[in-house]
Amino acid sequence: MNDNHYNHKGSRNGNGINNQLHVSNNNTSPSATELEEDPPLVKNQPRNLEDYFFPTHRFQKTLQDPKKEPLVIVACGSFSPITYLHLRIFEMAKDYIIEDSKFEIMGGYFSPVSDHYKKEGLAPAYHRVRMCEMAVERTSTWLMIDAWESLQKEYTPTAVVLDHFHEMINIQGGGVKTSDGKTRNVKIMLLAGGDLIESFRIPNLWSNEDLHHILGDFGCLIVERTGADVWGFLLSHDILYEHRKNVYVIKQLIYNDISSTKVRLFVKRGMSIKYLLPNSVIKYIQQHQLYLGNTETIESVIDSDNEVVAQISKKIEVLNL
Ligand SMILES: Nc1ncnc2c1ncn2[C@@H]1O[C@H](COP(=O)(O)OP(=O)(O)OP(=O)(O)O)[C@@H](O)[C@H]1O
Ligand SMILES: NC(=O)c1ccc[n+]([C@@H]2O[C@H](COP(=O)(O)O)[C@@H](O)[C@H]2O)c1
Repeated sequence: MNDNHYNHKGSRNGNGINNQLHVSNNNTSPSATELEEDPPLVKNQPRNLEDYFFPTHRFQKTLQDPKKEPLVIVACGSFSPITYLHLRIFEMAKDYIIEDSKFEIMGGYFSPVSDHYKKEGLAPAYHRVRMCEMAVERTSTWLMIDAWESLQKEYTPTAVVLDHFHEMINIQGGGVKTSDGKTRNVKIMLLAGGDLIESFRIPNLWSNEDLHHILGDFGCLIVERTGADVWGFLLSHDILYEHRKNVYVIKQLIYNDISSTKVRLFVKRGMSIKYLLPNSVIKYIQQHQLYLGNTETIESVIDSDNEVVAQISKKIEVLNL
């Protein structure tokens, strides 16, 4: 386990916050075509830890409404590859937060898992990071990719990843400013799909200590997923229920169940993946010949009724349980 676990003080790996490319974020999103015409003001994440910097080019440094709590949303996952579903869950969360009116979003981050997460079908971490960067750089005003987790020398539990965001944003970054010049700490919340939350019940996959830390000290936005009974699970899981005031369940008003596993399968079978993920990512997959020789078992992917069960059993294998 990473020795910085739960440490909210001091610096980690000497990573500084890079404020050079700050672009302010507001809630009126420009149209996709407007964004696509703009040259991306983005410095890509490096491929080694020594050159790592925390991306802040779309981080809103000033809280506009002092009655609201500043919030950063973090999604952890494989993103092999990133799809429109992964991008949509952030937009669903944003709509939910605006409607709920308790928080003001200061930024959103994808944190792709490292290669030490031994899951079938993972492209190398630097490819996954780059595909995530391409997916957002011309399409979003508030989403960023943080490569820190992907660059670690060992598998990093999600609780430690959230500690890293707290460290970068609140400790090293000094939080955000209010209009009267004061500073405020930013709340960090995990954004996850219903399947990820259901994996909490797998013995030894998540430690109770980590779950209390993630749900109690940070908080969680859960996007419901077809086949996953999030409300039922929330009721039945003791730790989730204990922290239910810090757990927000987001309804999918338009069901979207694009899965990376199926995208990998389509690539392997030479089928079209157009309109499932951004063109820039499709081009990247083709250029780097990703997923062509994948050997993952595919029977479970096709059986959509058993999808959640199949994903959970895959996760047990991933962490060698
Ligand atoms: N259909 C979905 N609805 C809601 N959330 C989802 C859905 N698919 C993935 N997610 C969420 O997106 C995050 C990243 O997931 P991940 O990278 O595992 O995507 P995936 O498409 O499920 O991948 P794979 O098929 O490789 O398991 C997780 O929190 C996951 O729960
Ligand atoms: N104990 C833990 O912190 C723990 C356990 C299982 C999965 N996870 C995370 O959940 C995410 C799951 O991603 P996938 O759905 O792609 O497997 C990954 O980011 C992984 O690191 C964390």
